[in-house]
Amino acid sequence: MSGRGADNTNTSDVRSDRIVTNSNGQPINEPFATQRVGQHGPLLLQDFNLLDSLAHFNRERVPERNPHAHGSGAFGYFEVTDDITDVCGSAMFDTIGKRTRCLTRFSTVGGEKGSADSARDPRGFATKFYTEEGNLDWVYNNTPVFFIRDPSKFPHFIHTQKRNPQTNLKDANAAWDFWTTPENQVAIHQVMILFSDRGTPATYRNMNGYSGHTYKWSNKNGDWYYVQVHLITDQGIKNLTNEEATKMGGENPDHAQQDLFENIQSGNAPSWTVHIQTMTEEQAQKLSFSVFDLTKVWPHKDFPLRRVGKLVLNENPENYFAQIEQAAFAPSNTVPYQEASADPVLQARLFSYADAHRYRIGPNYHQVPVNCPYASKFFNPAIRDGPMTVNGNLGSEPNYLATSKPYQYIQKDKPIQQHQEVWNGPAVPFHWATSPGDGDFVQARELYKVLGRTPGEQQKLAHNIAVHVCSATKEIRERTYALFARVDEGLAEAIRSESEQCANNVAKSKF
Ligand code: HEM
Repeated sequence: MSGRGADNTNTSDVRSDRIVTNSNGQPINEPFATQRVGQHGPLLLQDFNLLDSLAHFNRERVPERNPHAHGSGAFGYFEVTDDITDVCGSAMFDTIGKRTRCLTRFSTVGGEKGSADSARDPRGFATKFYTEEGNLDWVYNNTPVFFIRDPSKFPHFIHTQKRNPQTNLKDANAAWDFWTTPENQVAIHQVMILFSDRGTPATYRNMNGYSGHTYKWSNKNGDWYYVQVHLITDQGIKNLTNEEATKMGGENPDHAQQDLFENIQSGNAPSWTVHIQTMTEEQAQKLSFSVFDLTKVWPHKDFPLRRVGKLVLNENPENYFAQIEQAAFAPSNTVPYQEASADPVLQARLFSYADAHRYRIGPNYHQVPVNCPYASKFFNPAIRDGPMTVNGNLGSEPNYLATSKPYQYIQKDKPIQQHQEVWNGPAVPFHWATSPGDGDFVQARELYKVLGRTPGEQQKLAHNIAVHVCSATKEIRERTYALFARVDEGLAEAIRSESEQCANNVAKSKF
């Protein structure tokens, strides 16, 4: 087999006779013999096979992702179960029963590549669809909201989840200093989810995926809708308690990788039922919050879930590095009839990911087989050259578009939507801080009530926060109790009582 295809490999230069060669294709007679002066003398610089092996070893790693460094992935398919062509004209939805090949990578956010699967963290849920209209990436999380709604906060926030620049330790002060700073309290809804047991999912199979952002989808008549996507696990939600997660992190830090791989290997393919919520422009204008506010969910009673299809992961990667580490997901990878909304965090992400890939993998990252749009193919004579060009570089094709050669532009035959959002206003610096009043706490309070429907969940939330914040300073602990008092006084008291006791124990154990 050679070339690129649905198996996401490129094996065109691999020998099938298994004769071992150096990187240059020259057969190696004795791989463990080194050229040296006499049997025990110094090595010779002319020993290319040794240098080849050592030098390549030094270059085996690509930089890990910052963030979402640690992850697991698998291939599968998306199958349409319900007709949504009134909402979205993308080819992947055009026929009931149609299947599109996919790759999903699950991840944690703050930890390094070798960190534990059981960390308290949101989980990434990124899916690449190899569609006939180009590759589409849904780069989602397992939570329906996020910590920020202003993208300029992102590097600051992620730094608080990573290591202290001096101690090189994870830093509860940084995390809670950030979240309790008044203008960052927009994070409260996501912080509540993170510190409930949903912050430690039992496995990747036992959690949902959410677009979080509002997207804009349109049908072939040119009508468009705001859309949120939900991937609901068919395995049921299952979480670990704080203590179970801590124990798992010590005993089997790779438990979620193992669970995913072994279930797929034994034929127990996990699946998710994909739903959408839709909203019209008129409905959005009547919302009590901005439709572009990533810290808010759309109430299901007003915007019910509508089933679309199923995502099934039934095929393990053949090679982790080639197919998962080199996988490059980007919200900017989209297809006709699915576009980004004006959500500023999403807009920033449209830049950020492809830029990260150019750094992490190289400017021709889209030529790496797992990232190739093999189902639609690529043709753009002006996107040429650059490091590691391996796709033939379009041969003698002129490297500009002009009139002497015929080109096809199929997009021009599709109707351009006439009805669009209209934006106008002066170019002004706008800092989208906490809403005046209490708007950012409404959904957090509702979530607290929802937790109350299951015995023990509110207590576990208080406990999970207390054992985390108790290693912060007294001043930051007080700020944290005040933050949660805005959600519920009883919650704040429960956190205070356990956290102060824990802080005393920590202080005593130091002497
Ligand atoms: C301004 C906000 C954000 C910025 C600048 C940002 C940036 C990044 C960057 C640079 C990466 C690493 C990409 C790579 O090296 O391959 C990444 C990974 C990721 N991000 Fe974001 N991110 C933001 C918000 C979000 C949000 C809101 C979500 C979910 C709704 C999200 C989901 C993910 C996922 C799932 C990955 C891992 C993708 C993979 O598996 O390769 N991010 N992000």
